[in-house]
Amino acid sequence: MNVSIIKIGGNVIDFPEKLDEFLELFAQFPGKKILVHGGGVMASKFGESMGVMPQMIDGRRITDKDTLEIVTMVYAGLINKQIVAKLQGLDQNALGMTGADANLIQSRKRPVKSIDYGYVGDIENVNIDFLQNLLDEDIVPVVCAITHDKKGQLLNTNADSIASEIATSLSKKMTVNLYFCFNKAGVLIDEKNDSSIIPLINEDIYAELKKENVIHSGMIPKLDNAFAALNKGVNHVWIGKAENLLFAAKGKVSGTNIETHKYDLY
Ligand SMILES: Nc1ncnc2c1ncn2[C@@H]1O[C@H](COP(=O)(O)OP(=O)(O)O)[C@@H](O)[C@H]1O
Ligand SMILES: CC(=O)N[C@@H](CCC(=O)OP(=O)(O)O)C(=O)O
Repeated sequence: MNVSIIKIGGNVIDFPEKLDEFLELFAQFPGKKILVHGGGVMASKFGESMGVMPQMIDGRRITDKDTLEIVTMVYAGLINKQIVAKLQGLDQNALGMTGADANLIQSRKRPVKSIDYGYVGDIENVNIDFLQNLLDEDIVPVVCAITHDKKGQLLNTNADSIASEIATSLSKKMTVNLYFCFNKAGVLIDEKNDSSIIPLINEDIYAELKKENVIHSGMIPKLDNAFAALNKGVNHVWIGKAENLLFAAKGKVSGTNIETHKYDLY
């Protein structure tokens, strides 16, 4: 079996027209598929409106008790259910879930080292049998960025990590392609210039560009997760603009392809 894991980020979700356009492309995407969504932008806005200021370190949110309540309401509630309803409107039999539902994603509260991330979960297990059953039934799983520790505690987990761990876990049983869709054309040399795409990136180039601060903030978890997935058996990983998703599916040049072998950038 082949399956595509498609992740959509908060900068697209936050614009209703862009989200609708993306969901139409997602609906046309061929084959078995799973949608993983973030929603960080909306969570930050909701938090701010309630006097809870967002705090991010390297693209990951410090999650205190109040923040956990906000992200749960925003990711598992509003965004997840809106996406499911829209997909149902596009004849996709979508089923929205957190990691707690059907014990889909079990995680462990991140241990405190130099930084205390609070209620942030690092993924320990994905219920791939359940996902496979859903895929067999032609259901389209829609997974948000909330996981649980199987002791009654919800945890906030970066959506890029969720997509990568689902992809990695399923790759033990099937061929998996992973697509990170966001609001820019790919990994860029100049973040403000969509035509400065790096078409191929490996870990050496990533390390160099991170050191030079060309790659920073939310692109760090995306690339960490992209390399982790490839190194653990995922067939192909792509990062690019949401509107280019179908080009990527057809193998046409667009966005950034992730690879593990070495080559020179210059
Ligand atoms: N080299 C880079 N190329 C593209 N984006 C970058 C780069 N370095 C940092 N970024 C930032 O990373 C962001 C993507 O991360 P994030 O906001 O977490 O994505 P998502 O929309 O998927 O949630 C971009 O919007 C951009 O601001
Ligand atoms: C721990 C952590 O950072 N969780 C993320 C989960 C949402 C997310 O990843 O959203 P985007 O894909 O829109 O960035 C957060 O709360 O921002």
